[in-house]
Amino acid sequence: MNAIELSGVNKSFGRVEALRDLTLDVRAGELTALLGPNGAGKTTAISLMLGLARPTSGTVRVLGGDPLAGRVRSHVGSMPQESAIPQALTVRETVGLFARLYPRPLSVDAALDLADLRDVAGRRAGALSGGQARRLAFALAVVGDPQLLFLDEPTTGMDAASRAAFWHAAEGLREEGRTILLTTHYLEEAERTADRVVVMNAGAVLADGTPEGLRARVATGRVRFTSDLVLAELRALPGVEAAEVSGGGHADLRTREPEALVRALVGSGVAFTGLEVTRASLEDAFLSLTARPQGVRA
Ligand SMILES: Nc1ncnc2c1ncn2[C@@H]1O[C@H](COP(=O)(O)OP(=O)(O)OP(=O)(O)O)[C@@H](O)[C@H]1O
Repeated sequence: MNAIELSGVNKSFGRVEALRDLTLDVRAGELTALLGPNGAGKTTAISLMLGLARPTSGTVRVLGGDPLAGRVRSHVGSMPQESAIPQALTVRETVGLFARLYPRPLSVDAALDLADLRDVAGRRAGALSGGQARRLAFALAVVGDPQLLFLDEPTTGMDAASRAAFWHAAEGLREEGRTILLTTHYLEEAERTADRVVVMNAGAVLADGTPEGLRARVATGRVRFTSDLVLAELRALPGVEAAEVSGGGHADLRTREPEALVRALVGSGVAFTGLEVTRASLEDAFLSLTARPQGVRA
């Protein structure tokens, strides 16, 4: 069953086409990570799913209905990228206030625990650090006991411990059968928890699959060295999927088979120094794909 269905969705802001014929299903009970460079259309897609904006054309269905329907909204929680939280109330009061907006909320303490906010429950919201304020936004998203959670860059501004606590909480919510759609620029984190990764670029889906499936499809081997080879010669090496070369002859190559590439380089007799072979992050690999005119299609 799908929790979200976007079909042929276009959204324009004046001359800017933020979404272009976007078709995307989010399966119920899964944690889906939406990735893409700045301006890819992730936040716009979420605002349509929340009913905050209407598509220019196409259809958006959430929990089987219109995102603005009361019965849909009472089952949806959202953590926006920037939230306007009242500054004068304490953390506990703020969570309590939001709880009253929902028919069957969690207890305030349960929401505070999920967001790891017990220690600062008595502090005014306006006095929180950036990372604590993100955690409060998370508590406000979950306090309504939602079936479907939208989290827009939830871990931005959180320190390492808060991030770990956040992912633990998100995993727990997913295990309870909730559907989570989150955007992130930290794919390596999402990869550990996400059931599915959707990569967007220029308002459409560029790639879509399990983290393992996507990793197998992109060039995550990275080979760097310094030589006299020019870009065309570097691109001609076996298995090179993307190549860059800087002024001093520093080559930066992406490949699925770094060993074969290094063997060919050595076998060619070309002089080189500073060889480095590493594994590029999946995020880097996708961001390099999104910079190219042709991409991997799902
Ligand atoms: N209200 C608006 N008015 C005009 N243009 C907009 C508006 N909202 C979004 N856009 C444009 O639509 C495109 C998609 O923006 P969106 O915020 O959805 O991207 P994003 O993938 O969420 O980016 P980021 O990673 O930076 O959050 C961008 O070109 C943006 O400038």
